[in-house]
Amino acid sequence: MDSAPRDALDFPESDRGFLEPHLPPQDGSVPQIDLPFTTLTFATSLDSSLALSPGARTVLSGPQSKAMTHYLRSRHDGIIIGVGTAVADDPGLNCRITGVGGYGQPGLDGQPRPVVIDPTARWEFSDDSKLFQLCREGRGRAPWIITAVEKPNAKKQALLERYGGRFIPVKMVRTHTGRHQIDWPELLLTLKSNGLGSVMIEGGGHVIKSLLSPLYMSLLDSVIVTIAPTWLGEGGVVVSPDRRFDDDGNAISAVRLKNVKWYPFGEDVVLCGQVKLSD
Ligand SMILES: NC(=O)C1=CN([C@@H]2O[C@H](COP(=O)(O)OP(=O)(O)OC[C@H]3O[C@@H](n4cnc5c(N)ncnc54)[C@H](O)[C@@H]3O)[C@@H](O)[C@H]2O)C=CC1
Ligand SMILES: Nc1nc(O)c(N)c(N[C@@H]2O[C@H](COP(=O)(O)O)[C@@H](O)[C@H]2O)n1
Repeated sequence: MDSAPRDALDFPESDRGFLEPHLPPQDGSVPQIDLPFTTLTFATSLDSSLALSPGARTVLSGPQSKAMTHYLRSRHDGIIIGVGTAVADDPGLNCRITGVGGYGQPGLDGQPRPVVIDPTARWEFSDDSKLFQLCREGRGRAPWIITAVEKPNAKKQALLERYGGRFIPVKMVRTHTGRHQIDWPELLLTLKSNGLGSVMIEGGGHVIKSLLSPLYMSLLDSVIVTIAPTWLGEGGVVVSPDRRFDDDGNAISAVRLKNVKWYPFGEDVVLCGQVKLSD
């Protein structure tokens, strides 16, 4: 076994069991459907914020739940984020658990494929972007960028392809409020047909809000949320789906989880559940 880099994380066997019912099956017994197993996972504050502001990389997870997120990454074939997160965080989006490819093992086994939703191809990545540094070091995969632009910038395309990434065109749909958004079923079908049997969606706020809409929430197989014991205060990137109303026009909860389990984890608590439309 190669020696693991200094930023390698340990996630002990004893902490893994509770997650198993909420993860893609390991024995390959994923139902023969065209969609990947899809997990929504993110870390939030007590006031439902993902970050202090849209441009701010904000640490919420404690060390144990951070290692858990990296274990989740090892258990999914892809990680989806929005371009807002790519621009704000310059994330690595690799898996740093000891024993995966690049962290004590040769190759890239256990390394998920980063997938960035960037409808207008506005992300100005370069050789210096963290993702590409990790590719050069053999510790992560190059991203796939999901876009509605037919001919993305040729220089960006060449750079992306040099590292083994690519732009993937996916059509947008117009919502009832007139917004353009990604056609989630088409995106997930496309990812599955390109070999991703499981994906975890990490955020940010816009991505999560659109997935928790009545149209798309049933695409989620599992929801795993880390709740950190902190209030970020006003001005944060808040997770708050659109309101729903009953037939009499009364507001009802937008989404309620079912089959819920709570696990204290260091100073955080991890909530696992499944999505259910509220009655
Ligand atoms: N605490 C956590 O676990 C996480 C925190 N974050 C934080 O969230 C913040 C970024 O969140 P946001 O600004 O909301 O950005 P975002 O990551 O949701 O990206 C927003 C952009 O992505 C595209 N996009 C997203 N959803 C789309 C859809 N359904 N259809 C079409 N295009 C779509 C659009 O171009 C949109 O402007 C950052 O500060 C980041 O640090 C991000 C991920 C996880
Ligand atoms: N699980 C979790 N906890 C936090 O406190 C976070 N801020 C995030 N953010 C997500 O992780 C990405 C950063 O990943 P790398 O460490 O650079 O690989 C960030 O972009 C968010 O998607 N997640």
